[in-house]
Amino acid sequence: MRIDIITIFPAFFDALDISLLGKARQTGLIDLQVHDLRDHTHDRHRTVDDTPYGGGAGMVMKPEPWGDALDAVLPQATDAAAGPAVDGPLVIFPSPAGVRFDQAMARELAAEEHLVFGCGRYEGIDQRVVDHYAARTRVRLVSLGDYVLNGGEVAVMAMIEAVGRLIPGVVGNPESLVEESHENGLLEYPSYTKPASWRDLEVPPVLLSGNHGAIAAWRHDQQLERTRRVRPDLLPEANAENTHSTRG
Ligand SMILES: Nc1nc2cc(Br)ccc2s1
Repeated sequence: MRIDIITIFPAFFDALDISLLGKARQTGLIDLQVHDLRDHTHDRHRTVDDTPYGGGAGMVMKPEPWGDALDAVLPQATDAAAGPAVDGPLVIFPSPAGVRFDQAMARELAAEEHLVFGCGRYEGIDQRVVDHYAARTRVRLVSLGDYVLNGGEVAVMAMIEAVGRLIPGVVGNPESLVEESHENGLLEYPSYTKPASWRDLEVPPVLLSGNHGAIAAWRHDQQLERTRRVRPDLLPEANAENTHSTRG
């Protein structure tokens, strides 16, 4: 998979040189490039923002640098008249106004060949950037949750971690991806390791029994109990009436 990130804070993504994603980059599993938006400015002050039309507080990111930066990472933009290319890269702008990111979307994105992430700052990016590229390729505004960050970088880091670990070969033991929170729609069961007794707290005896059927049943019951208690909205019965897709 190829990933391009456009940001005014490229150093933010130095953390992607370490751990599993760093190894995936070194082995070529992921071709990840970080681009400084300011490299696509042409004034002495490398200006990327300006005051909003219509007034209001804060600044808006100018369209010209974004146009130059996105043109540099996307193949020749097809003619808008041809409509958005369905097989080209997927351009993602993190936004509080976006479709909610979840494990299902992470799986969907992990199947893409080329992702381009545009990190907004200030009050956001001039809307014409989204409109221009939405007429030429697939563009998606994605939110991590109902809260506002100072920019898209944290959201992009989280999405790249959630997506990157699903790419075959990135995580050593793919089995470890199966029984996790949200993989089967439920929260994960509690985990324990040695010692069997710690500060007078014991490991549940069933986990020491060697009875794999009983262990599997206990773990599923724990998933259901935890999901009912913490995230009842995830339970199948909570979504039974929701037969239409909620994806934007
Ligand atoms: N939850 C989110 N907040 C923000 C703020 C900015 Br500014 C850019 C992207 C995002 S995603």
